Amino acid sequence: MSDDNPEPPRTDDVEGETDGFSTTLEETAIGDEEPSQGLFDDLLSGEPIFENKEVLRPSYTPHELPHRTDQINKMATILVAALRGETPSNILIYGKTGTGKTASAKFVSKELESTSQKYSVPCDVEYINCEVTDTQYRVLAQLANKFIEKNEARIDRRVDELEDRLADLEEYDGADDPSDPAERPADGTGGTAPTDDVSSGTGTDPQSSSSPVETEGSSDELEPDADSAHPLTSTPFSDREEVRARIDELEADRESFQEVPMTGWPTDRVYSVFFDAVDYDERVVVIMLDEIDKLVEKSGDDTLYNLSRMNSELENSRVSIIGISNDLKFTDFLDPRVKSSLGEEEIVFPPYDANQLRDILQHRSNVAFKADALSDDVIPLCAAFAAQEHGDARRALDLLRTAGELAERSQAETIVEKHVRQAQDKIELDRVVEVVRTLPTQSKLVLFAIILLEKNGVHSINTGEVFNIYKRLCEEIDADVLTQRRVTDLISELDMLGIVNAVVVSKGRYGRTKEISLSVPIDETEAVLLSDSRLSNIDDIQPFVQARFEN
Ligand SMILES: Nc1ncnc2c1ncn2[C@@H]1O[C@H](COP(=O)(O)OP(=O)(O)OP(=O)(O)O)[C@@H](O)[C@H]1O
Repeated sequence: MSDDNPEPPRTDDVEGETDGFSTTLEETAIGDEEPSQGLFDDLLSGEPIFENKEVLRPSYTPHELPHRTDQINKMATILVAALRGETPSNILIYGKTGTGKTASAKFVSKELESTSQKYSVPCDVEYINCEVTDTQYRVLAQLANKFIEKNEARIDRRVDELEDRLADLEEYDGADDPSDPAERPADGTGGTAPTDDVSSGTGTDPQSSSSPVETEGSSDELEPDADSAHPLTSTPFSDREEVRARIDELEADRESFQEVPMTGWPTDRVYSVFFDAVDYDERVVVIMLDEIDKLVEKSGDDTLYNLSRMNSELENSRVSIIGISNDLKFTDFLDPRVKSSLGEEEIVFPPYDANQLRDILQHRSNVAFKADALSDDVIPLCAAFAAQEHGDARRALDLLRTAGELAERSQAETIVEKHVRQAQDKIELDRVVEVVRTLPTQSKLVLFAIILLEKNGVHSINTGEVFNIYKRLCEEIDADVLTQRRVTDLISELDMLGIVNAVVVSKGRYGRTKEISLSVPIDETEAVLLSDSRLSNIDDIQPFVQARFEN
């Protein structure tokens, strides 16, 4: 990029087309004669390391999932039933965070939906993240509205097809003698079921075939058999009046759908709208409930109970559930009936080891980075760090992306080991900052007391010392003072979060005490605490701590 003579913005191609716009551009070009000061030029001049950074982000769904073939095949073996018009067993998927559960389940459902379209087998997959949608009302409302939307789209498609058929009839009648409906070739298809308007009688008997069933839904099923055939051949309609009546019926159905508001209705009404929306059409519905444990934790197992007993009441459709969880114990809280129905099939996603993580990173890095942007030790190191955690692919990918960003920021040409180590520290610090920022005020005060003690050179801090400083901090900001016992509990919680390290040491005949030390970087943690408006009111901390030591 040349930095001496930047080209002015081109105005000629917009001139005369949009007056206001071209004036603005011209004014900018003429009035803003100062050339840019190169703020971005330096940054742009560095050879970019990334080819496509997006593929390293959590939102990206990979097309390939190395080391998950067994799990993916098992899911597919269970779900193939949907393509045969049967109800697949419910599936529970377990595994620790970052083991590819969501990515694999989404991959399989995408394949399922596209295969169902290929063979014109109606099958819908709906994904819900129960961390976000965490009550029965919200889950049912979201599902109801999704299915209403799908039903509306299907109705629109069918109405269009029927109207095309009416137009064909017009043309046919114009060209030939008006056909006597009675003379229309009989094809034996029925004419009463609500979805029969697109049954084509293609000759496939769903029951007799183990290949995908042929049912309604695809637009070409309304195509006449041959150019010369009567447009109503192979349809359940005898004449245009019947076609018109069916269009009216479909439009009335469309009108009758009522979207569920996000709050305010009794739950049984929401359930009944959801039920009707699912049962409107013949199809297999797969409902994927990610983080299903969060739903059970927040609002019990009613939703799962209702979803799992639906099949006995549905007339046209069938529902199957895929639950995804990283908490192996959540089924202990389920009603035994729900537990056995939900866990018909269980698939476990084990943590990745360092070699597997290496493969995963290698696959992604081929697309994410420019050639030669990575030194040889980068991927093994990212994999090793993430394997130490608990075999978390998300962490491994985050490390690689962050290392790349740090290298890019320092205008390095390649990512080297140093960048990975810096990335590891940065991610850890970001985690600490987030945990500390979201602590309750009382825990923040306890942590602040520990920081003040450490900053004043006190090592092997004991609970009594923390409690004394904590009390003074509470007085300073007018907060309630908890008992020493509660403060001891809060210290244990900070220990569990990895913010402090509290070990019980025996003092011989003086009994046992806790020795507390900080496990996180002191300055950054203090800065996060002081960014809390309540704690930032504590002025002039040093003398006040000194005073405590002098007492
Ligand atoms: N085998 C794999 N190949 C490629 N990428 C993978 C693989 N496994 C996981 N990933 C990637 O790792 C990240 C985390 O995966 P995913 O969200 O599927 O994990 P999860 O098991 O559902 O975790 P959580 O329980 O925290 O939701 C995603 O970016 C995903 O694309």
